[in-house]
Amino acid sequence: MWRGLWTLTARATHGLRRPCWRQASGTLGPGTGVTIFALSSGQGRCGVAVIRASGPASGPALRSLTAARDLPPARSARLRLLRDPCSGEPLDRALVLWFPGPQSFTGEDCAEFHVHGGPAVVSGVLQALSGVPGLRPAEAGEFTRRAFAHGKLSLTEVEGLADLIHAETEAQRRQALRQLDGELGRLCQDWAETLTRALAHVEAYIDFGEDDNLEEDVLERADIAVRGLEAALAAHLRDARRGQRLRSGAHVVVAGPPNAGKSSLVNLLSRKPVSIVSPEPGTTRDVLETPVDLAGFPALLSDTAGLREGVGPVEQEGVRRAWARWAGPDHGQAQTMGRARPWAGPALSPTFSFCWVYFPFFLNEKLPSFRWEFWGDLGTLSYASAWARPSFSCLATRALQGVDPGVFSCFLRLEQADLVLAVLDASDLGSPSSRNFLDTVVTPMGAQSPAGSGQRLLLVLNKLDLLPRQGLAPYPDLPPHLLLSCLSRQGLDGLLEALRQELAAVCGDPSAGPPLLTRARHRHHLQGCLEALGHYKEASDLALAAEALRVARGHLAHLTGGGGTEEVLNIIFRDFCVGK
Ligand SMILES: Nc1nc2c(c(=O)[nH]1)N(C=O)[C@@H](CNc1ccc(C(=O)N[C@@H](CCC(=O)O)C(=O)O)cc1)CN2
Ligand SMILES: Nc1nc2c(ncn2[C@@H]2O[C@H](COP(=O)(O)OP(=O)(O)OP(=O)(O)O)[C@@H](O)[C@H]2O)c(=O)[nH]1
Repeated sequence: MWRGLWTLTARATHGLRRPCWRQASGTLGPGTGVTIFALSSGQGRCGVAVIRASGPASGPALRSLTAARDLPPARSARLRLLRDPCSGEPLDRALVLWFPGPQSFTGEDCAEFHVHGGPAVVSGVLQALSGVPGLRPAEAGEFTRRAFAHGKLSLTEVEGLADLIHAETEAQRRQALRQLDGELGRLCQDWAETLTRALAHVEAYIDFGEDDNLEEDVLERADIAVRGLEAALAAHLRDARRGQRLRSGAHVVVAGPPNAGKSSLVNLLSRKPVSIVSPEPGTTRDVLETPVDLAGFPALLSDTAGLREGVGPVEQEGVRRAWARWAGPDHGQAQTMGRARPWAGPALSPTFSFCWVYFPFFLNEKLPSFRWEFWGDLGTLSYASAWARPSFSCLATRALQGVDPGVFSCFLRLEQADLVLAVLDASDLGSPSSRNFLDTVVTPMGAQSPAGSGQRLLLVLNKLDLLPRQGLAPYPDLPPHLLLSCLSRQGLDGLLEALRQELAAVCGDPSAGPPLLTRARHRHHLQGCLEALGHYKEASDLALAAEALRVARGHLAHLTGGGGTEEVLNIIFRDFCVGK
């Protein structure tokens, strides 16, 4: 066995351990000795409220408020009378808990006061705590930040915790809990260890290549490890952004000709009157969006303007010309207008690192449209689209003069949709507007392989109640569809089940399979790692190869928070509330 391998492994491992407090960051190190406190349960009147303190003065604060010399036994609830230490005024009979560090949520000494939830009790206890020397109110996310600083949570676990607090649907909760459980972090840790071993082998060869005792195949072993890792990373990146979609909600767009019942369907699915329902065709002039829980999956439901018959050659030509003026034949104009900023290397700006990429293309031969994306804000806006940027949307709309903004927005939404709910009036399939919609949207989309664009389509024939007894008249080339009546709710269960299946395909099953990437930040670092592995393979000498492996490992370390910059942390912790 080659004698230097262990030393080198140790050298290569340096910096990979779980993060314990990084002195360089400076602001929140345990060394500062400040003790924080906050109400950790929600604001407002409630049965029981939990007030937490973390830091070296937690013990003295607990003693002071319970007027006791001794602390309660560790991690065991005790009923105590709380008094204001200054005035001696009784405040509450409360349960108190003592968590001596490092065995606590933050890793520091922690105290908890489980008090009656009346506002006067809560404010009395908070007031009393603020009078204890060494204590100050906590900032948003500061408890979690301290847990991270003490290595209790990795960055991906912190993100999981943030997502858990914000989870609104069952599927989101499952995904967040898995991430909080550390699955993604552990996977990255395994990958980082593989890289460390490969690096150790390459470094061994650099240092002792001539040494007879060095095993011959060290470089080959490094190559095999890198190839395996490449395959694993590529497989994770090929997730069709399912984890990100589940976190932020799938885009479900309801589209169809005027008066088909789109607004009625949106109201039915969102169980609230979001859209105006009216017998007048063309009521919905722009896009209305509402977040909904569709069969346990989060979705952003958009009601779009009806695609009128008028979206014929004239309007299409208007869109085509405007687009040509705006983007230029080679899209160069848009670039110089500063709207397209190609990805500029790995440096992430603290507030907004994004790129807009847009590709003018045609939904089919007739309907112009374009797509853009930005990956931003280190994952907090993981995959946002144009309509999150009103100024841009507005610019684009204005640039496309002569085009009905409602129709334009509808095209945009169709392009952005993960799932299109195409609605037609079952009793009016022969009308020109129905026919036009079938020809321009449904048929081209239905013809795409589901794997092709990633977009899915459900065709809903509404107003089932208006059909004659014998049902739908035979209709040429009608794609697979569901029958529904928004009025009588007949067919609603079938539609919900179909939606559940479609959304499960779009978002994936959060309980099964490997942990999904839930933020653009994860994707960015995995892509960076993969790129560095490519450089390893192309490296002209061993020193460059070793450097590429170090860069690759750096990306994985960043993913779990090792070597994270203060800006990254600020953005992630911004999602937390005070007391968490
Ligand atoms: N009352 C209360 N409820 C709460 C919390 C809390 O801080 N207080 N939590 C706050 O988010 C969550 C639970 N999370 C926690 C995570 C770790 C530890 C803790 O004491 N960890 C120690 C010991 C672990 C063990 O006993 O196995 C450690 O990690 O060393 C406590 C709570 C939700 N419910
Ligand atoms: N009989 C019957 N009428 C329906 C049904 N669903 C919707 N309607 C009626 O159809 C009309 C149009 O409904 P909307 O939901 O406003 O249709 P829309 O597609 O959003 O219309 P625009 O906004 O104009 O594009 C209204 O009078 C609804 O009450 C249904 O299942 N059966």
